[in-house]
Amino acid sequence: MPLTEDEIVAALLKAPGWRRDGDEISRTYGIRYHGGVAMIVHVADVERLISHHADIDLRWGKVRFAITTHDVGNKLTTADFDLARRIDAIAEAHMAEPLDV
Ligand SMILES: C[C@H](O)[C@H](O)[C@H]1CNC2=NC(N)=NC(=O)C2=N1
Repeated sequence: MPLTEDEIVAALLKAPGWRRDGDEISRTYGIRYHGGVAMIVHVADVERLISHHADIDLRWGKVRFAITTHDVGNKLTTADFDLARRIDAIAEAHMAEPLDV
């Protein structure tokens, strides 16, 4: 079920650091390239457990995670914000640095 606009606004308040662009949320972390690879593997393990997957963009020195729910026509759902919270925890464990972008 897609979230309503009010529900999205409330969910964003509980996901500081995540930016919203329409029906997608994203966050970029600074991390060395190989550390980014390790972090992505860790995120992918969790994604497999919860059946929800981010679009991941690894660059030199940074990695960006973008999340939306494809199954409901690329809209934001609670699953997106749940994954965002899990990615934040993994990022912290990998000492990735949240970036303002
Ligand atoms: C069957 C399976 O749960 C789905 O296809 C999942 C897999 N991962 C997914 N990830 C995301 N981000 N959106 C989805 O709609 C989605 N669907």
